[in-house]
Amino acid sequence: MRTALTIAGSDSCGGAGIQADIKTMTANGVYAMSAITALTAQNTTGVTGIMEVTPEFLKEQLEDVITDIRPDAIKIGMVSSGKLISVIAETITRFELVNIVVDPVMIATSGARLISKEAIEVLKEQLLPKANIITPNIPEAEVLAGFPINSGEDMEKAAELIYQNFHCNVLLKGGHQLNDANDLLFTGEGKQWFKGKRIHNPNTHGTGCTLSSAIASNLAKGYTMTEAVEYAKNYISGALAAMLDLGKGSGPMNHAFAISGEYKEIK
Ligand SMILES: Nc1ncnc2c1ncn2[C@@H]1O[C@H](COP(=O)(O)OP(=O)(O)OP(=O)(O)O)[C@@H](O)[C@H]1O
Ligand SMILES: Cc1ncc(CO)c(N)n1
Repeated sequence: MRTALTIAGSDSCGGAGIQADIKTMTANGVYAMSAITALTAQNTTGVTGIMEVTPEFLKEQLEDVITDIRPDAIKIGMVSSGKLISVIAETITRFELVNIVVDPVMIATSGARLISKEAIEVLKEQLLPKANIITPNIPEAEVLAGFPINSGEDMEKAAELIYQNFHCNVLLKGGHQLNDANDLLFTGEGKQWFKGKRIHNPNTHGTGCTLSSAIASNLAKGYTMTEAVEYAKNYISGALAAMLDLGKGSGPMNHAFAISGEYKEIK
């Protein structure tokens, strides 16, 4: 069985962060492992608290996992401080880790800031250049590109600039802002639009975490970057189309939409 590691924050309501990542990796047929960067107290209406782990404890988690079960791919999500980002960057180099997917999480859908301003600089300098692919949404891409994005053309300009500046493939997500569910992939081979069908579901908590984990799972399974993105889009569309409706705010998706969950008979 192929393996994947998520390095991210815990979401107590189970729809985003580590919990979304483990559910996604499991549903995509890879063995999931985790190194937790922070605990968050949150639900579908917002984040009320963040407790970061120490850089030493993150390092210990990473070393214990990697030296025992080597991950075939890694997804990196919420990492709120520069020191934690440095630990991850140094670990990637030291263990020659491959198939690195970075979701540059900055602000939660509910509006909470999940990264400090000083950490954004460390992210740009130390982590993004080590990624195989990064998956910013529009506000994150605006921070990375340094100009506002108001059209599909702006998305193309921003993705190319980010690709050139940080030397990594870029999947710029249209998501709940521009262009409906259309995402733009920019690689060394140029640009490619992935046209998704917009699903009228207001429950989009954790969509970014889920997409990046599905891409990491597909890379772990040996798919090409284009295949990994295409199949991850199929997975998230299925999870949204299942129309789960939980909680008082923007609720989670059904990550297990293709799993029967019944084991009355062992086949
Ligand atoms: N209503 C929708 N219908 C279909 N696809 C969607 C919808 N909303 C988001 N997506 C898709 O979900 C993926 C995640 O994109 P999104 O822009 O929502 O990420 P994000 O803003 O980083 O998420 P998060 O809310 O977790 O921070 C993208 O592939 C996007 O196109
Ligand atoms: C822990 C965590 N990571 C990422 C996000 C962004 O969706 C969130 N809300 N919570």
